[in-house]
Amino acid sequence: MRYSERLQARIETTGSRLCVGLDPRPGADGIEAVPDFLKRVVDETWEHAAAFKPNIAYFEAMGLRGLHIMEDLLGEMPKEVPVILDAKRSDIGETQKYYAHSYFAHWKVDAVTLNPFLGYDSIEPFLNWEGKGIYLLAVTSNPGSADFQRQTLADGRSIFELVTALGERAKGLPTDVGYVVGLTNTAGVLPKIPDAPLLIPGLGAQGGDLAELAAAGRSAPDVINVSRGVLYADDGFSFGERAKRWAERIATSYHESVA
Ligand SMILES: O=c1ccn([C@@H]2O[C@H](COP(=O)(O)O)[C@@H](O)[C@H]2O)c(=O)[nH]1
Repeated sequence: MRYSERLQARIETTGSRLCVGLDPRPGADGIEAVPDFLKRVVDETWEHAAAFKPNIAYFEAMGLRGLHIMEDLLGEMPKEVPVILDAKRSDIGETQKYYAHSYFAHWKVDAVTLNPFLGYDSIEPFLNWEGKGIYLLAVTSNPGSADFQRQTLADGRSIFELVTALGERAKGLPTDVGYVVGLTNTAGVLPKIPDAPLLIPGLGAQGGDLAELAAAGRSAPDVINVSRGVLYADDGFSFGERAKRWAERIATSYHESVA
């Protein structure tokens, strides 16, 4: 089964397009409290999750112990829920081969985010993996997406359209190619994005608005990420209740219903 088919099936089973972001910030209890914290988050939220997205930065920040925590977490994830590793890697093709091996063969994640700045040969080592997916950064959720990504070329195209053109070149290969589009920067962007799977961060702490996305009428298995809004909101709700509420909020804006 292709990655996009698996993700679509998960969205249909749960009625949820919520991607739960796993970005642990060790608190007063220190690094040794992180594994239990993440286990509780996963146990309480998985029913409401279309996908999980650990961001490798938060694990690397804890040193070697953090990588062990991530490895254990990945080994214990519910098999029903696709895992997108947010790594945003970019390097020459020879080195990317090793990143692809690390993420897909060793850690066995379903999909990974990549920075496309080094061009097609830098994503090629990721394209021949049956059942896997990559998300290329197209329009990120930060204000700096205006510096390059949303600049316009002399021929009228935006820079992010060069990214989607890169992804389109990979059509028909075993790996599915999708794009990262920040919910905070969708204005004028969505009509120019192909109907490939989108990973959409920016809901919750970053203040993104779902209206434009929902109105775009897309049919791809798009997922909307919430990290702090599930893990660290100061609202008296449990992780599971927060995930359920975000999933329902997304479904309501799409006029879908949560299972
Ligand atoms: O454009 C991007 C790409 C990735 N991210 C990542 O998503 C989460 C967002 O966390 P919140 O706490 O929900 O704001 C985080 O891992 C980012 O590094 C993004 O925000 N924007």
